[in-house]
Amino acid sequence: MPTPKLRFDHVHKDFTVRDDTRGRGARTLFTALDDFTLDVPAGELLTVVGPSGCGKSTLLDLLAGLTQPSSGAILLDGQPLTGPGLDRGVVFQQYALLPWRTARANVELGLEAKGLSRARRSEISGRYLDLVGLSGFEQRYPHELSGGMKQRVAIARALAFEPEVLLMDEPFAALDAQTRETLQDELLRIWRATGTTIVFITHGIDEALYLGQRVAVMSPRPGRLRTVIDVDLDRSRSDDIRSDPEFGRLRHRVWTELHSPAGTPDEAETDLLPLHATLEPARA
Ligand SMILES: Nc1ncnc2c1ncn2[C@@H]1O[C@H](COP(=O)(O)OP(=O)(O)OP(=O)(O)O)[C@@H](O)[C@H]1O
Repeated sequence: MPTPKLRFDHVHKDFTVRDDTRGRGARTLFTALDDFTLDVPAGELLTVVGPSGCGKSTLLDLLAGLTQPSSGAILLDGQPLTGPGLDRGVVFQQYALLPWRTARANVELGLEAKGLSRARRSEISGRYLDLVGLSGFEQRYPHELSGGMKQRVAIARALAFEPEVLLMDEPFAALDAQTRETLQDELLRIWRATGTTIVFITHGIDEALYLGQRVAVMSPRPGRLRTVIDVDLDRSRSDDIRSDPEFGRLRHRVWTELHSPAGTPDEAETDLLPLHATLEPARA
């Protein structure tokens, strides 16, 4: 078995939160992510779907290296992640473009960090702006671009420094339906052209199935990986794959997984642990 591009190895994440029900100033541990274990092979487009608060963004923050797991580890090419790095590109729901920089200058941000020459930066930014369909808009500032165009710039920026893994946190959620569908197709085209490993987080079942080779379905409180569904659809068809009966069957399967009870009552109660229960474990 080749080493997976990404390995989530029993990843667990707790946050310390206020809990006034236990008295003024009391603190409690809240489990946002519990025992998340999954391998992502190189070149896969994995989508992660789950209800609000199930830990999707927490998972992505961990992947981006913005936070560390409370226990367990995330491995990239077999090496534990210890912080942010240029081996991962991130696209968030909000475009996070620098308003005083043109589209081109925004795309060149990561390339400057890499220390590339001006000519090389210009060549690469031009290529990726072209890839996302923004040739001719290089000199526009973010306020002169539509929402869909801004998100294209954000995708071009993340791709331009050729990360090994692209992390996308509901990148199309703020867009209108038509722009969203266009960008979904663009993303599939770019993914096929670049072979980048992509982890794409979404609320939408259809989006998860349309984009993903596999769909990881999460359940909330505490956030857990419920199941992983293979999406085995004939993508060479010219008509809309969403009208395929198999797509409908998979949609129903994901829906059922999302709507079934989160676990046994005992499990449901463990999402809020008193802080002392973890920090001061009972002596044997
Ligand atoms: N810094 C933090 N401190 C305390 N609790 C947090 C923190 N970040 C996230 N949480 C909690 O962890 C849980 C998971 O949050 P997260 O943002 O990962 O969910 P999500 O699945 O991305 O939700 P949504 O789909 O609504 O964006 C939530 O209950 C949230 O309140």
